[in-house]
Amino acid sequence: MSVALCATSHSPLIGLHDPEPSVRAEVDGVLSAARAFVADFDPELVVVFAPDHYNGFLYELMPSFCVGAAATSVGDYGLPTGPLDVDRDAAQTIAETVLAAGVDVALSLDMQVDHGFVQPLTFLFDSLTQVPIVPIFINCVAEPLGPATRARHLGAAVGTASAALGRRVLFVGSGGLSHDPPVPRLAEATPEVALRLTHGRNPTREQRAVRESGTVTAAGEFVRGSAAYRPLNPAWDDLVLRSLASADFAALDEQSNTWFVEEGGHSAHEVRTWIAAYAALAAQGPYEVVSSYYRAIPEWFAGFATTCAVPR
Ligand SMILES: O=C(O)CCc1cccc(O)c1O
Ligand SMILES: [Fe+2]
Repeated sequence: MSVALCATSHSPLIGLHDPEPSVRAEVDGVLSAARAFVADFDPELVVVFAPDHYNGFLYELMPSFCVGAAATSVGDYGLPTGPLDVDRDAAQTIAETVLAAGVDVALSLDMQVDHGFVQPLTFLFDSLTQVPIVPIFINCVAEPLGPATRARHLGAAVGTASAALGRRVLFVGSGGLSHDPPVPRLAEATPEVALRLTHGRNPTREQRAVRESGTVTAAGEFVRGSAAYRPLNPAWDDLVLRSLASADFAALDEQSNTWFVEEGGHSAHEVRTWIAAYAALAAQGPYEVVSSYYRAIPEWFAGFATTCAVPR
């Protein structure tokens, strides 16, 4: 048994609203290196911790955490659509072990996933079905949220459960770091938006196109300095990367939810996926970050980071 980690930001604006070519090329190089790291590790199972953006998880029923025993990509933002190759037995075992450890994960036999799960898979693999996966949803947008420290508990329990599988397991975290893109919030929602956040599964192509072009328009406004969105925060992003690299989880997950929003914007809660993935790795002992990239990329609405880590 052995483990490795790759944690990366995602952004649906990649390819739709790119920064200057030199920056795009720099990130492509980083993602190619991450892909090579993964190919070299040759995982037999990929455990992906990722958020959702009101595509697969809506207020009709919003768990804090959910293990998928089967999952399908909705194909938002032009990403691949269709089933993932979920290892159902591994998902079941992980869910049972994590529940036994006292972390209340939900289980889905028919999970829908969006760019949060799918984009890192496209970064690291040739297809959505190249390697069996266990997708683990972490609610990072739909308030109320539990404390970030629960993500550490989840990750630690998943790490222990994964070790018992006796396979080479890659842990993936997806999201962050600081960013405040236009994801609707229930507290400020019009009745129409509240309805969509509750029952808006499977929008029409037209509805999806309107929403996605709205994200592109908003990113343009953000680049031009719109005050409607919180700024990226490279200093905070650096704190996140340093804390995780040194396994100082408490520096992040003992902070309040308000701290995350004030420092990093509403979607900074996606750092919970990094906390969970790093905690899963830490469950196997001390670790070392072997590559770490960061750049604030306003065109992508993201403090964009990609890191790879292995046991020490
Ligand atoms: O909810 C949506 O459709 C857009 C979400 C979104 C936008 C920009 C950067 C991101 O990382 C992100 O997740
Ligand atoms: Fe996101």
